[in-house]
Amino acid sequence: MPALAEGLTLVDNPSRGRGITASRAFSPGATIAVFSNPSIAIPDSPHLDQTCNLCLAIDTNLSSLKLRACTGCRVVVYCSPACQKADWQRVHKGECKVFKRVRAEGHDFLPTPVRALVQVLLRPEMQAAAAEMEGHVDAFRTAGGKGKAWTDMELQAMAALHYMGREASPRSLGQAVEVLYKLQVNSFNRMDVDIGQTGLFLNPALAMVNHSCVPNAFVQFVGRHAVLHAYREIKEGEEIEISYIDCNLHRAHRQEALKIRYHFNCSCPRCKDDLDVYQVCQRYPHLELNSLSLVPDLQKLRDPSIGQSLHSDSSLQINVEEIYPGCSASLQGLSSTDKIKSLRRRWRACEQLHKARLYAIEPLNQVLVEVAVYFGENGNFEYSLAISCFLALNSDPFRAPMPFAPQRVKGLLMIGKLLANTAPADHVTSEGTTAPLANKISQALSRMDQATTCQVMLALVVHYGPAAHSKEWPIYRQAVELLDDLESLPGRETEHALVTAFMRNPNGPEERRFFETAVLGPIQLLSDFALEVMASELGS
Ligand SMILES: C[S@@+](CC[C@H](N)C(=O)[O-])C[C@H]1O[C@@H](n2cnc3c(N)ncnc32)[C@H](O)[C@@H]1O
Repeated sequence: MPALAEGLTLVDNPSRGRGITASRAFSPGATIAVFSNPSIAIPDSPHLDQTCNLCLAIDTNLSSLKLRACTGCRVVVYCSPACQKADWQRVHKGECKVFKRVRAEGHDFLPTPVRALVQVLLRPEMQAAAAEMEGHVDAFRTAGGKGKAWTDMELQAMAALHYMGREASPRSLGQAVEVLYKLQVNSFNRMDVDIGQTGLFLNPALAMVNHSCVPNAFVQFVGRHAVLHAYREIKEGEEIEISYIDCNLHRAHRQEALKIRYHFNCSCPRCKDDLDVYQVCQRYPHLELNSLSLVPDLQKLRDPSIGQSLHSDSSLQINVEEIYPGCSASLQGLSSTDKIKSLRRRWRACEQLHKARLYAIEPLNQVLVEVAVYFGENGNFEYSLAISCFLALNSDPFRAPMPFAPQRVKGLLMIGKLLANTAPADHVTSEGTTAPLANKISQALSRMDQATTCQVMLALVVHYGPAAHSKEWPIYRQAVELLDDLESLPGRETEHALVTAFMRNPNGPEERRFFETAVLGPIQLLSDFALEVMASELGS
């Protein structure tokens, strides 16, 4: 059985197998435990050449890492001789030979699950750990005996055995397929803020945490560590639950994703009563924590006064089902012209949701996010800013009711950066002309104290960053740097003192007034332009 950190107890539950309960209380945002020494922590194959194979430091454009390839296989890279040496002893000595065979046959690398399987097969202690893991192998075999999923697993198992130079007997193949399913059920996808999915992480103790679509905890990855954070208060004896998937997807999509990868039917309160994001938000405890956020009006979270409820309107539900597939495909790789064409089509498809003001519901939320990104990428920072402010007020808090939720903190940094990018000299659109609407937003901006609003955004990111992720989080680090720059600007001592006083005592009457004038008012004003931007650029 995996050893657990202090404060955690392993329990057995007849309907969901083993799970972890809290043996003491945890408050919202607290670190429950750090899971180090993973059995497997590897970069995703497409990111092999930009990620240190041991410490998993990523060489994004911002970083100055000097990554050097292993001279044996030339497949993996390291940021230092120390990382290379430690990895050689851990697993790469065996893996290097496998990779040389892969390259000799003209391939660049192994797919990530095949590589993870090779690592398990190379290390006897890992096979012992895998033996104790749930894999639902018999159920998957029965469900997919003749299907594509099972065949894919067999092909992956054959590839691993082939490159390891081992015979693919029925027994070794069966064992390899079993390991692959255990990896599927128990491993995590590591996520990076800039790149998205960056790798695979397996820790047998962390793998004991069960799922809920209304989780009380969430996991973040920092190098070779996984940090389990409390999302809301967890009482002594309560089971700790994380969401294995995006819990804001519609029920049918959540259920399908959980069935395909983890082989169970979720019966959490969100699934049982098919609650939409607004209903989940209303029921969340600690909404009062939002008093230090862009939505301090708690009444808005408890009763969003939206037009219709998705839950009670079957025509809306049918509409969502119809438009979802056409609105959810990735826009990556499309030209700018094709992206905006597709976004226009998607915005039109979402008309019913938009009319009902259900901005937090998919796929409308995603369309708005993509439009904000599109304008940002094309240098139209005023439009991007207006839509980002709109999302921060009308979507993000409902989708993630805690103010330290990582996506909300990331949204604050985005607004802070856009405020910095819309400083007066930059008020020209990407086409080099000043469009009337962009001009209107610029004029509104020129009447604001943009620097102070930006400073509060950054101060909030620094305040919530450690609870959202860690002090190593690139979002947190960027905010610290930008805040340092702003704070060192000459002539801003008064504003700096006001921001500091507010962050120290956010509920003081003077401080509150400052926040309303310097932050809430301007963000609302910018948000008020968002639907006008959508109508003028994407059609009404
Ligand atoms: C990562 S493991 C979690 C630990 C697992 N319970 C065990 O005993 O090894 C994932 C598996 O746990 C079970 N599980 C997790 N959350 C569940 C839930 N909410 N309801 C039912 N089963 C669940 C499913 O069998 C799933 O495939």
